[in-house]
Amino acid sequence: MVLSISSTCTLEEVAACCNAVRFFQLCVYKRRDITAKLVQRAENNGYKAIVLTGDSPRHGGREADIKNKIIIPELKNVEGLLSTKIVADKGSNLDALANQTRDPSFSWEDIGWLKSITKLPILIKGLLTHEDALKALEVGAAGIIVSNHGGRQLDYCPPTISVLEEVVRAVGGKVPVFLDGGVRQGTDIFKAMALGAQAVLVGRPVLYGLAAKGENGVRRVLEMLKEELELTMALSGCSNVKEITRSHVRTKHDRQLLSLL
Ligand SMILES: Cc1cc2nc3c(=O)[nH]c(=O)nc-3n(C[C@H](O)[C@H](O)[C@H](O)COP(=O)(O)O)c2cc1C
Repeated sequence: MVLSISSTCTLEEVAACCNAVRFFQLCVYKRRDITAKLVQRAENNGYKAIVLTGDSPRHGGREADIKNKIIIPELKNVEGLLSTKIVADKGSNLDALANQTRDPSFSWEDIGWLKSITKLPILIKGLLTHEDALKALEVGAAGIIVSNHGGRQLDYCPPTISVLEEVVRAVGGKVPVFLDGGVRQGTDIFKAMALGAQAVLVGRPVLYGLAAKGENGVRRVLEMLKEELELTMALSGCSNVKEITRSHVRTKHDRQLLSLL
């Protein structure tokens, strides 16, 4: 699992009750000392990788949040480190907080700094192009998460499944490529794996499960995805995930090529 920096429990609390493989998602604050402290705490508490969110130099224009005057719960991980009591003049407290605290200037060159403060592998989340994938390799990313932030940052970003193969080809197997965004059924996982993703991540499905039936709802969502993936594999002639290949799916591009034959 990937724990968000904005989680409502501290990373220590989650580590104490969850022995699954855990990664820690990081947005870089203007206060580098606080960012460094969080990375250190993740490392000390057995998190296995840092997932650096690369698509949020600024907070997206979330109109519903502005209209509803969203006020976010306390950010437990930065309690006592960073004041989250920010007055929002345009309605969204989340927007104001993100834009006031996060470092919008953080760029490719700064990944060297992040690497200098941790031994953990760094995965970069939020890439959608082969150019950025090559840059990520250049700066030493240990993995790439093809993501458009669940469509929450910028309208008209492409669906992640449509750009996955471009990234996979650019990476050429040098590091694992993961995908998130719109994974709702086992068939979505199967398609992503056929196009070269090592694994997928889910955001909203577990939140929906949580809202509907609490902890059991989350468990059920994960079980359903697993059952549906197994069924899709069985019906596609795959007895293990290694047998899911590129030839199991046909993209729009494939169809265009076939029509030329
Ligand atoms: C309520 C909510 C909060 C999120 N917060 C973060 C965050 O703090 N950092 C981050 O990198 N992504 C965040 N995301 C995006 C997810 O990590 C993920 O990229 C996205 O939800 C995947 O799409 P899906 O919801 O269709 O599965 C958030 C998504 C949701 C729905």
